[in-house]
Amino acid sequence: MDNKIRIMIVDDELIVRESLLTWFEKYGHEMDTAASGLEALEKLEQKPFQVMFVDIKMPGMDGLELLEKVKEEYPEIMVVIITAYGSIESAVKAMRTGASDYLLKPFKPRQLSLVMERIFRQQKITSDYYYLKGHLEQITRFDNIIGQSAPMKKLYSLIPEVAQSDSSVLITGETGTGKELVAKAIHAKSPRAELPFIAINCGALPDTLMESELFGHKKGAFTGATHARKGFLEIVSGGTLFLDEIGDISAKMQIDLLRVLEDKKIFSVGSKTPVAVDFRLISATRQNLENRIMDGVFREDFYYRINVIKIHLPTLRERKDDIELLTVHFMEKYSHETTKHVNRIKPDAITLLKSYDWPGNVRELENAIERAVVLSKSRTLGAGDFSFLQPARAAITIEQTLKAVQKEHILRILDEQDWQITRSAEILGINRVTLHKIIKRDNLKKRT
Ligand SMILES: Nc1ncnc2c1ncn2[C@@H]1O[C@H](COP(=O)(O)OP(=O)(O)OP(=O)(O)O)[C@@H](O)[C@H]1O
Repeated sequence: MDNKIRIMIVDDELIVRESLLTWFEKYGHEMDTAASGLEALEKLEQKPFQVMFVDIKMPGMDGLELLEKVKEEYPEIMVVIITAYGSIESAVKAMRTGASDYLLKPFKPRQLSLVMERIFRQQKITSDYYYLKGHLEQITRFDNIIGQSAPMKKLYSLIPEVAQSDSSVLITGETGTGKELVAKAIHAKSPRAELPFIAINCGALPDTLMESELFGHKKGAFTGATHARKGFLEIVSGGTLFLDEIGDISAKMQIDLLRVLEDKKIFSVGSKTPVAVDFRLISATRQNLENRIMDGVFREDFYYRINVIKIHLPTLRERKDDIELLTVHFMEKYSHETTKHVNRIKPDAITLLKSYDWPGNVRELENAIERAVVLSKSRTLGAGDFSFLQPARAAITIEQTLKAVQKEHILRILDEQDWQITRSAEILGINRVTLHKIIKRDNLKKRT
């Protein structure tokens, strides 16, 4: 018996609990005991067990009832029923309910060894099953991208193809839909995989900083440039450059980058000597760049350069079938990180998660699961663990006036953008001043 496992003994008789405990501890197993069915269920909520020895005759909840509950909530736990000679019918009943084996009282160490040998054999079969299931799960994911809905399957077949070409890629989709994840997957499958992947968030950098970050600068090029610095366009040397929020870059930066894409060389700030550069460009945006071209804030020629291949990522609302798969994935991830073993979810919680409209998409779902796992007092998440989610926004009905729909839409964008006026105005295609006026006129307030 080399395998060390976690075993719980459930028996109302102290002597049985202690004798089994002593016997198992000799083999180094991690043990726990419970004197009643209720105590056993409480302990199961706290940590996982692989095997339980359960006495049939106990006051209150008897062993059969406990067995039924365990099999319903924790089907993977192997339960060995302990029963007295003469009550063989209950042993048969227990086996039908899903017990793995039974032990007749009074038992000898030899019988216990035999039971454990059988348990380990069954466990091997189960772990082979999970290994195969893991293989199957590989089919429902691509690298770290999870999902088996139709648009995701299409994406999985597209990524390797796109990865083989060297054309510029534009990934569009709402915030949190996985644009960066997809960019990384394309890089990882491309011939440039061994070279750097550098991600820059264009929305977070002011223009001058962005220029020196991308192009680098000579010593003394500007106040504070105490030494020369290479830009990311040079550092990426042969790899992939990911420009996130490309819709946010200035007109000047669009011209500069367009020139780089055409000439494949750069001049660092303050330098007159060109440096050859080689990189593959992947950009991403939440915005509608065609609208921004029409508004005259995005260059059409630059747009065609960055948009040779376009990949649009669906919102989570459009692939609700993936919510359960993603939820289980994030529960495993955060259970592992927090070592809390919160690895079950009740159907009412799944229903709730599917009814929510996820304006922040997968990122919001991931954060919600992390929060629920961290705060959970038990191993099972229920609908109550997600009470912090706002109720799904009401769907538009035909009775609503255009004004009401407009108000709801503006509020929604504001909430999604955390009331950042500039960003929200850009998404809405109006200027900041107009948005301020509407907020004041309609008395719009942050929804919590
Ligand atoms: N299909 C997916 N499977 C697993 N995790 C995902 C998936 N999509 C997104 N995520 C996770 O959600 C988070 C947000 O993803 P990512 O940063 O790629 O989104 P994004 O579209 O680039 O967001 P933004 O537009 O706000 O920059 C990350 O933690 C990512 O791992």
